Amino acid sequence: MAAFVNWLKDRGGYVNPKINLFNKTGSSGDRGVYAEQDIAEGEQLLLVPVPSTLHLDVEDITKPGATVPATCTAAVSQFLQAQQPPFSPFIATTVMLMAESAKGEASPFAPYFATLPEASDCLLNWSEQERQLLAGTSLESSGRSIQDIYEADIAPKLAAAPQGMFPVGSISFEAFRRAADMVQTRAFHMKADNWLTGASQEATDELYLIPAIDMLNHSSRPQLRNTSLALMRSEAEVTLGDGSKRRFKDFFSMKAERDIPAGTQVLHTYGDLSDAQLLQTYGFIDTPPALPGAAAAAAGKGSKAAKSKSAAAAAAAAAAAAEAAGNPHNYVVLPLAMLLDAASKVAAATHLWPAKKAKKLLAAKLSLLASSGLLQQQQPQESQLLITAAAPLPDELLTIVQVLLMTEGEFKQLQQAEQEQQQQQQQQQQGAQQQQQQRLDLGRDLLQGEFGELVATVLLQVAGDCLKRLPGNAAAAAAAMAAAAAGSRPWMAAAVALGEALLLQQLKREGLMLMLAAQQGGDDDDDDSDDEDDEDELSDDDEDDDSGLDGSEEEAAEPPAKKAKAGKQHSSKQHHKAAAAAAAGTEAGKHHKHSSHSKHKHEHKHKHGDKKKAAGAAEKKKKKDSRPHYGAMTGPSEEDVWQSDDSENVVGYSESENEPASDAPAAAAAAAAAAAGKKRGSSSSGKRQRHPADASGKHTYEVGAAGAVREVHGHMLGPDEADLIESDDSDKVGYVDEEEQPAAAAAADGGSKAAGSGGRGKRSSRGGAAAAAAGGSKRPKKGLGFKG
Ligand SMILES: C[S@@+](CC[C@H](N)C(=O)[O-])C[C@H]1O[C@@H](n2cnc3c(N)ncnc32)[C@H](O)[C@@H]1O
Repeated sequence: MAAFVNWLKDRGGYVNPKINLFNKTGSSGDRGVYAEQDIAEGEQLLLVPVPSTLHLDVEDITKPGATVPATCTAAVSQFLQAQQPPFSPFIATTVMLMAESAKGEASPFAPYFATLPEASDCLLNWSEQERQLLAGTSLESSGRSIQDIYEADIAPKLAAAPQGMFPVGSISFEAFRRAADMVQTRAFHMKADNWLTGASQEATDELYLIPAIDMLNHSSRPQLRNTSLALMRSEAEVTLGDGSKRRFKDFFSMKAERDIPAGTQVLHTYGDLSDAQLLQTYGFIDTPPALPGAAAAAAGKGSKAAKSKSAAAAAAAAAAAAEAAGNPHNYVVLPLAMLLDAASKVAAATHLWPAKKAKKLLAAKLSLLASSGLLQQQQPQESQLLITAAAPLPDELLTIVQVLLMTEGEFKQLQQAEQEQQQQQQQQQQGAQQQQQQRLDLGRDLLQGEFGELVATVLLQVAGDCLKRLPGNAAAAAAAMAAAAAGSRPWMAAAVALGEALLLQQLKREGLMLMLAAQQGGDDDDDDSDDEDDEDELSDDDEDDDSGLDGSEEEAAEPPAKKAKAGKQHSSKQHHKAAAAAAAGTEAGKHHKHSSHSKHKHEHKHKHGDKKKAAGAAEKKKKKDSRPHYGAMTGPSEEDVWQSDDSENVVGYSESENEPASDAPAAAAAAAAAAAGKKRGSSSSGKRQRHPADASGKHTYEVGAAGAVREVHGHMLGPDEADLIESDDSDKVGYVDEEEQPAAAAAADGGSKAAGSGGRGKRSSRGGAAAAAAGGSKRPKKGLGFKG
């Protein structure tokens, strides 16, 4: 410890003497940083000069002739630059670390390497047998093992490395895996941005291994986190823990974000990550779902406390209940294919349209859903939807199911309305700098009577199908968790399965509630003759539509079931009526509208209104809680990191998007950024989060003394087979896309780095990057992460 701290000091760093970086007295017995004396809010905890980090600039490894980065020898740099296609930053950093650490005491980083643990529990280190424990969860393995990848793709390249880059005998799978493990569990991701314009460069994540700061553990609980982190590029005077002042330049700065009493763990956040993401990337879970009995007890206590009207008791009970519910960032990936399967079964069973029309109608629906922002643009059928605790039945999912179940006539009306809407929008937005895609949002007004029942049936079917993928139901997962030693790999695997099972049960409950509401709402249908009229309107529509569906098909589209069953016809008609009205923009259809990230989004006259409000409140809270964090890199699919730039296509997530933290430092950062005339990069884009992992990765961090804003990201970085290995080519992975370079590329502030950042273009997609956004066409059905 002392040798390491001295090393850092000698290199111009600072470690507040009130903290112990290597405390082992944490409840888990693992290492953690602890306060040994009281620390005041705002106090400087750590300062690490950038040259003391292990870091590769993306350009340095992709552009032949680029200057050799300070922490990369010429041999390593040239080797990396010679790779075609280039290595991904993950692999490049791993190779650099492998080469540097192999030098042993000869490396200037030797004191840092001495602080690194031997191994973590992240999935890179799980055996095939252990991986089986995750079958059916989002972490199910479906790819090559890390060893296969290494042997086939990495080892041959390392064997061709220039002499002297690796000491003799230092190249092995074990050495590679250990380096990859360290990069996976400890590296920080930063989004490089254009320092002049503030525009975020989506293509340019950079990885940093930051000595000392990488000793901090993560907490999923905002109330336990007590630090903030910033990268300061400009020179700044810093007040140290003892009140003295020193000037620093180009450094990472960690401060106490609140008072930290002696004996408290100093914690940061790696991002708003699900259990699966935490396990995959870091090898731990810190808010496991409580076993069902405990959850019920907590809920019971909560209601009693609420009745007792004691604010403190109620707050404590609410906290206990929240804890029992587990990680609020958990999510389940729902492949659209499963939804299509369930919808087509329901449609066939109820004869919603003749079988011969099914294919064409479906294609038209998928196309509309894609153009309306609900599915990915390319290969919409490969979209994946997210079910989260905050939104177990997201509006987007509900709209998709409704569209899928519309009869041909209904759909045509909608299609027409959509086209008009989009045209209008285009006209309005012409010349506007940033076009906002409007999402179709059908709300819940149509979900009464038979149509509501059909929608509910599809949701129940899908939830059931997803649950069947898990090794057992929630009870089985809970039993497996109870039987395993807390913190062990079987325990963590069971916790992930339980968390996902609980979410699916929530979806199921939503389906049941929808069913009940539909059955109640279906009875108060109104005037038959009106319905008849509307029905007529729908069936005789349109001579010249471009729906892709011809007129004869429309006639045949009249659901035979409706014709046959006069009694049931009622509610279906009501649905037709509302759809038609909405499509035509009439009064009756005014709740059947578009979502445009606007305040009017949730305008539902509906029994679920309160529930939705509650979900909205939860979402707001989530936003508030998601403070700037420094995530050591994380993650499931490397695609998430490099490719999924089309965040619009994520379904089932909120538009909470990248808000600066509500806390004072971030607000100050925002103000300073504004004062410096700089935008907050992608944080201001107004895009939706594409993925909970991304939620973690989109926090703006800091403002340098001169207002240089950069973002620090904690990204999922989960080698997805080929992606783990290499980055294909620049236009797929998103390194440099010369054509798309912003004009103001050669930014000045921050010196060469700023210019470098500014020079990078926006990434383009890999075989459907849009797909990746919605969960990813590349991402296997259930797999989110390293597939080895
Ligand atoms: C960036 S390092 C943090 C420092 C680490 N504890 C050490 O001793 O080197 C990340 C690793 O710390 C551990 N870790 C971080 N937060 C944790 C938590 N809340 N619970 C358990 N382990 C945690 C995991 O092993 C993870 O892979």
